Amino acid sequence: MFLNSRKWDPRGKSCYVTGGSQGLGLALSVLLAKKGANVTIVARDVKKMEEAVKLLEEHRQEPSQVFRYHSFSLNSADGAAAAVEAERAAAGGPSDAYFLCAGNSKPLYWLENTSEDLTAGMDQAYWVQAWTAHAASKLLVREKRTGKIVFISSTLALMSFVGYTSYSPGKHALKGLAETLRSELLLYGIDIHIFFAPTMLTPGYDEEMKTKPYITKKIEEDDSALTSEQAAAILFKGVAKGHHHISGNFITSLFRASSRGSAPSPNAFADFFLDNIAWIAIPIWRKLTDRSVIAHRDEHQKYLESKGLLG
Ligand SMILES: NC(=O)C1=CN([C@@H]2O[C@H](COP(=O)(O)OP(=O)(O)OC[C@H]3O[C@@H](n4cnc5c(N)ncnc54)[C@H](OP(=O)(O)O)[C@@H]3O)[C@@H](O)[C@H]2O)C=CC1
Ligand SMILES: CCCCCCCCCCCCCCCC(=O)[C@@H](N)CO
Repeated sequence: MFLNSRKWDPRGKSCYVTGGSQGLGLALSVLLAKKGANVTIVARDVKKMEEAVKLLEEHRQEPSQVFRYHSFSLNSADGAAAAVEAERAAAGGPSDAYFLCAGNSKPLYWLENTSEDLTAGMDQAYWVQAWTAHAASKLLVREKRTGKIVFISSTLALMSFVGYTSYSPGKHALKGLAETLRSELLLYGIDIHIFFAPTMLTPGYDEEMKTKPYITKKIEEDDSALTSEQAAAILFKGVAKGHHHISGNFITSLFRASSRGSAPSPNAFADFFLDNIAWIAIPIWRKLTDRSVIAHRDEHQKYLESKGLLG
């Protein structure tokens, strides 16, 4: 609270945005460009990044701003380190802020997941961000620079329900990593933020809807979805204010306020009230949700049969 009394301004700063070619990462890149930052996008598909950089050009504020991209697969230690190094070489030093938006999810029933689905789930929820955080921290410390690392987690790091076995554990793990790093990287003056995103209407969301179990879709109907632009604005505001935990909507704030662990609160007074509301509302929600899951048993049994999962 006292360490961050001044707002962070990205003007003239270098921002590294993983997953910046679409969805939340692209909306955030545009927002940073509009605020006068240099923006580097990192993802795999070059075509999408070329389009993204063209879009950033449309929002250029200063002739000196630099927009570029690097194509790397970030879910391995080597890929993430090579990407951070490619940007260091291009910029002549580390970035000022690393926004880790890359990731996706493939919701399925627990029994439907192959072992590959489950390991890919951890790679695409956790490692795809953790490896960049590791490489970026090492670079910042080596170059004696301070900076920011911003993780993109999910409401599903604070609660979970049927369908998210391959994804929710990795997003929970990011919360643990962020909380540990918030403490440890005080040693180097590196700030850590984590955004708990609610449902966001993005290309990734359209993709996950293809495998999402019916009951999971039903439960999620109560969430208030954000556009990528709305989510990027909320994320940016939280980072600018120096908040460690940033929640995307009211529902997420209820779960955040009631499970904050040793993390600093963005607003301790508001959290007192949110925690009280959560104490009453969450058990009611859970009872109703458990009831719909149980009511879905017969239909689910037929689904398992149709998939040949009953032998
Ligand atoms: N949409 C939602 O409802 C929610 C999303 N989230 C999280 O928010 C973040 C952004 O989500 P969203 O905008 O929907 O995602 P999208 O799927 O729309 O975009 C994902 C971006 O990440 C890149 N990416 C994915 N995997 C890798 C990889 N292994 N290496 C390099 N780049 C990769 C993609 O590009 P390319 O494929 O070309 O590499 C793309 O730029 C994700 O971490 C997601 O888990 C959290 C809560 C809700
Ligand atoms: C009082 C309590 C009321 C609670 C109502 C809860 C309603 C459900 C919340 C669903 C949240 C899921 C958001 C994240 C989705 C996500 O991360 C995926 N789309 C993966 O990309």
